[in-house]
Amino acid sequence: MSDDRRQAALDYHAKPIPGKLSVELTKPTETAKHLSLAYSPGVAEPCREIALDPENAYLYTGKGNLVAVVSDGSAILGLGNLGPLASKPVMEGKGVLFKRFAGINSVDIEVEADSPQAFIDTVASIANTWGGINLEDIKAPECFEIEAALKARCSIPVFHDDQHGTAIVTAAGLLNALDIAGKTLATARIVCLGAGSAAIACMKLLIECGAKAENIFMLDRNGVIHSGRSDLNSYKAQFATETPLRTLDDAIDGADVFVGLSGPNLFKPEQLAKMAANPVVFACSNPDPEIHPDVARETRSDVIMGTGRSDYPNQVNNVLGFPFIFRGALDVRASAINEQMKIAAVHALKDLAREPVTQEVLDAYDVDSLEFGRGYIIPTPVDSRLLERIPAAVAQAAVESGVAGKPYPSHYPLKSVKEIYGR
Ligand SMILES: O=C([O-])CC(=O)C(=O)O
Ligand SMILES: [Mg+2]
Repeated sequence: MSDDRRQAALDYHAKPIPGKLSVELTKPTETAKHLSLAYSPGVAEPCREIALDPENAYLYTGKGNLVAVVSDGSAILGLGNLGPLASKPVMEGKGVLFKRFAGINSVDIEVEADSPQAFIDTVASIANTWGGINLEDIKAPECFEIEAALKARCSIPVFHDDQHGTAIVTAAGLLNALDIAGKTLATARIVCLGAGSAAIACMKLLIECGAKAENIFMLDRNGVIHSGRSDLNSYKAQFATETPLRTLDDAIDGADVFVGLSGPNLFKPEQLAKMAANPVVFACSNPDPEIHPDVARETRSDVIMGTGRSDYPNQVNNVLGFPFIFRGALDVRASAINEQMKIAAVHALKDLAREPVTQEVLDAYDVDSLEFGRGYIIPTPVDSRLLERIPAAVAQAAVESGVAGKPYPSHYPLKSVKEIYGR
């Protein structure tokens, strides 16, 4: 990053108030009467009601619109294990996106835990007072055990964003990109660089959406994950293929798709040059992609390129997922975010990209036109129709799959976050 942009990013976080989030009051507090309602003695009444029936927490507290963003800072973006405190800007950032795009209140919780079990116990012991738990930037393989244990112990949605949010957005973008390339997921040869949480969840979801396991080549630091390796944990072993290919150079030859969920600059122009016609390249490492989009386009004019960043076209980033998915899950009081809900989100996202973009989006990106095609395969985060479509699709799937505690909301589809604040 240039010095100017680095300083601008630091200033943005520091001024005029440190951090990016604040807490707002939703009730009047001007008079003694107000205070006697908000606090003692009035506050005792909702306490008694909740003690009688826990469901009353949804009526008298913010629980139903409140998500905890929880991390141990062990895999912050593509920066690595910088610890809980250094993860706070990202976790506050997720809170900004929850609020801005889906009207959801959130608080970031950074946990110092000596073991996955300590992390699980900490989160499980506070979970019940939240509407949902968004796990963020927790390294693999621990994240899998953590998510599974918390799902089993909690009756609210627990969602590891880096796995499922990223997977949903990648699947939607890839279905569209392959369509534009004149190819299909069922026959595409896919190379996935990275074998962490996002990579494993993405490839699993792609298989659910129609990709063939034998066409997927996943690589970790030691190269292609193949059946002859004895150093694989059980999560990676699911992707071991019977193949003589060993390196990225080998695997990329003739590949249709490159999905990067690894680290900066790990995909070389010479490797891109070896891909099949109309290659799809999602270089999703944040903040620095596996290959810079300018370099990719100089190398191949036929490339269909996405990154995780807001400053290049085709942002394949979980921002398009988690705010809207939680919105739908919270509004039907879902007990979980299941596969049906994830697939419904994939299709809602994919289909929205095929509709004409609105003036609001053109203005936000300062462009005259944006049409479904190589430079626009996935909606932009500022598209207010995301709030209309994704929560509706997710809520419907929750109802149909039996995890909803409430019927499909009568106030849906949502038109703007203002409706949510005012509800
Ligand atoms: O925060 C982002 O931009 C996407 C994300 O979850 C990550 O890279 O870990
Ligand atoms: Mg993340």
